[in-house]
Amino acid sequence: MSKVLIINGPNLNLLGTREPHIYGLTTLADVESSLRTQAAELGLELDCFQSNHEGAIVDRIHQARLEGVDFVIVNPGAYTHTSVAIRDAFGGVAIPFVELHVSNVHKREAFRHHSYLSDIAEAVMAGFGTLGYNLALQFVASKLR
Ligand SMILES: O=C1C[C@@](O)(C(=O)O)C[C@@H](O)[C@@H]1O
Repeated sequence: MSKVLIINGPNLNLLGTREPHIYGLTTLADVESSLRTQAAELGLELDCFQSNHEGAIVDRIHQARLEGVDFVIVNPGAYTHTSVAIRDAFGGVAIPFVELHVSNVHKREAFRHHSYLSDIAEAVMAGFGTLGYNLALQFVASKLR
């Protein structure tokens, strides 16, 4: 069974209450529960991880290689725009990943337009709301088939 890991970075634990006009009303627990149901239907093993700490995210990416994770879907939050360490972690483990943003970062502030991950990601999603997680999992399933 193929293994998929969902990683959510800083402040994504606040989904549902955080700036709902930008991020919507769906909580992270709702997102993860819907992804678990979808993964079961797709025959995928799924693990979900959230952290507000850059080093913890780097450690989780390293652990993913030891676990034989086949694909990662990552919303790095603000670390998207700052973290060479998370970029290097993905380069180091060579696990393919989708970069995902709930909001359309390209129609927001200029500092959100640059990503340290996009040029090494398999795919990038932005602006699909929390539905993006389900669309990304569908994409990953098609890649792993
Ligand atoms: O925390 C986040 C969330 C985000 O990654 C998104 O999901 O739209 C966009 C980032 O710019 C922001 O810092």
